Amino acid sequence: MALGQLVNGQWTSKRQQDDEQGRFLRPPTRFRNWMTQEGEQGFTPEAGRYHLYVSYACPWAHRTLIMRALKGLEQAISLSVVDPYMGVEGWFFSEAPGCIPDTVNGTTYVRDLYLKVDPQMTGRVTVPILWDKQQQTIVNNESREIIRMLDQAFFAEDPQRNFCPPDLQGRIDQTIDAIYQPINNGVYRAGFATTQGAYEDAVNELFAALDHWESVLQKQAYLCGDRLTEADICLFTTLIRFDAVYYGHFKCNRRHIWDYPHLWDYVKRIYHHPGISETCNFEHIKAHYYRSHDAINPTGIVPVGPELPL
Ligand SMILES: N[C@@H](CCC(=O)N[C@@H](CS)C(=O)NCC(=O)O)C(=O)O
Repeated sequence: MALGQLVNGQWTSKRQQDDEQGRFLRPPTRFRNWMTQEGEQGFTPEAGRYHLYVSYACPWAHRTLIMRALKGLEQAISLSVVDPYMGVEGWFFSEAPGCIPDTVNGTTYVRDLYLKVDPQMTGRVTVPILWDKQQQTIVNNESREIIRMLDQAFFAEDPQRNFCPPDLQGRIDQTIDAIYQPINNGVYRAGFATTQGAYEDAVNELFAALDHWESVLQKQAYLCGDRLTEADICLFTTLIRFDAVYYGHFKCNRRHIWDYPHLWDYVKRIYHHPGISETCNFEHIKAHYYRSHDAINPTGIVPVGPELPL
């Protein structure tokens, strides 16, 4: 598996990512500062101050792209998009179609951003990254927290642009918790399992959770009721990749999402919400998964289909 990491500031191109039972392990992310109006931690919302480093392939980074679009922050928060291929050197910037180089720090490898902040860093080099151009540091690299802080820090008083209204926050947080392990991380637990048992456990939990949310969406348009919230952003970025990559590449193939009438209507509803389809890049999604995980797909051949009935 071409998954490396930093160890005491040195890049190593291999890492262990399963436990003794063959279960996929996902270590927590490291940079967890908060941007707030009061700026308790030195990060206040300001147009032009922050930069997002993302991959179009990555479901976690995709959450932040969607929030940036829904809030209308494209001019206020600048963007870099990595090459979809993550090889032995980890994420890097290139001139490939759809990519945007690092215009802020001029790096070639994403790991150099982490090393700029901590030259002795040990840990994974992940996207998304919310970067502060003023303090030249990483504010946060946890998608769920980045979308919450952008949501609260910019235009929160506009009900049309608030995706975590105070009366729904408890429910939104519970929902994001509930979908994380079986669905968002579940597809990875299935795909990166190295034993039959670990794989089957992950797939069984995944489809039990999908069945549950299918029944919820029979009664309401969105996970927390009748309006689009952060919880929907968190689920959508996994579901939009499901039939294109998780079904085949990660062997999550009990059913397609398009076989679930309510889940598929829900995916289409969100996909066609203004601003969202532009954040979905299936070329990068398919190229990343099928080319980067050489233990799962050693030939690196990227399938032609499917044609998604979106
Ligand atoms: N918990 C993080 C996960 C981020 C993450 O794992 N991103 C993947 C891309 S899909 C990554 O950069 N992986 C590189 C690696 O694990 O080395 C979040 O939600 O932001």
